Amino acid sequence: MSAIAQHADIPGPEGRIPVLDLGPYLAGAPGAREDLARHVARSCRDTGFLVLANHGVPERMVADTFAQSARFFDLPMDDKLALKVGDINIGYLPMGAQTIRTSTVHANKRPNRNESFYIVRDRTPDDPEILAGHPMVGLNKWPAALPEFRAATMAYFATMQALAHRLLPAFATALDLPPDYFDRDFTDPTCTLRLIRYEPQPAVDGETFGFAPHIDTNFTTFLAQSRLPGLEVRTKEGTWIRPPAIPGTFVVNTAEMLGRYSNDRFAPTPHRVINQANEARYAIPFFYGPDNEAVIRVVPSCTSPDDPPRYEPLRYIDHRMNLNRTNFDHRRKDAPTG
Ligand SMILES: O=C(O)CCC(=O)C(=O)O
Ligand SMILES: [Fe+2]
Repeated sequence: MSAIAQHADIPGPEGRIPVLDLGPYLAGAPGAREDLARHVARSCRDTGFLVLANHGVPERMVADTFAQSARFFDLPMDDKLALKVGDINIGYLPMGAQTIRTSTVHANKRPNRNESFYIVRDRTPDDPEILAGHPMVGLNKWPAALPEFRAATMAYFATMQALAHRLLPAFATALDLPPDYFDRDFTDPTCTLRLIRYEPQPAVDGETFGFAPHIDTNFTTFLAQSRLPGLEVRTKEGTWIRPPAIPGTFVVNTAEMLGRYSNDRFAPTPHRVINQANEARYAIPFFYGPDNEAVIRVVPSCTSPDDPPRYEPLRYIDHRMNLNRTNFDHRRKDAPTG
């Protein structure tokens, strides 16, 4: 396998974010995992972003999810507010309800200029964790006015979960670990599909963002290419670049838990969104994370007497519960101070 040649129209340093052909890996070709892992390791040590081509996700599924998302956000505000998020992020998050307070690269104070809809694993009311009142598990909220919304988004969710799982051995190999190393922490992975609509923001003032600079807090994130540009990635030198915008590919980025497992070898990269177009921009990020009960520990290949673990073991659910309070304005009354 080799990196696909860089698309001619892409701004930013040539080839900085590689475009990788997943075909041979998914087909189980000899040596393909090691080959993919080498490319993954290189870009995870650099920008933490890569672009995947030939990933096997049907184009139709991506298109349907974008289409249902647009229809959802076009619903009357009362219909959307009827599905408003509660104690956890499931359902509709109105414009202005999320303010990133966790960034180390930007002292942000303003709310993100987007509205969102969160979808999680589709459980039934008799699910054992629902019955047990698990604090971070809940039922999806579905828009009654859109009969195809649930099937389309859940088909996409299942396909993306399978793809994220298929890539675990490539990330393990990239960290010099046995290919099945991460499997035990992803038996019941914590996944979220977030539909996002960004309002147009033709004037850039350096303070207002569709999505302020942040890192993702899960393990890996999969972004189907949005039709409009807007996503920017911060390089180690502090410049902002755009990932190759090749239709039909996925932008994948590493997130905080992969950073912790790898003792910062694959540290998560700040990114932001500014929608300078004159129309709404849509994104459908799929967030893949470990089991709630997984304890994230620095992996053996990423620590040595000279490089001790920088992180204590962390139960993923504890991390999620803490975050759930920090960036969402309606829950901050209970937020820890300091
Ligand atoms: O809209 C995008 O392209 C990226 C969204 C994002 O970074 C996020 O939801 O964490
Ligand atoms: Fe993000």
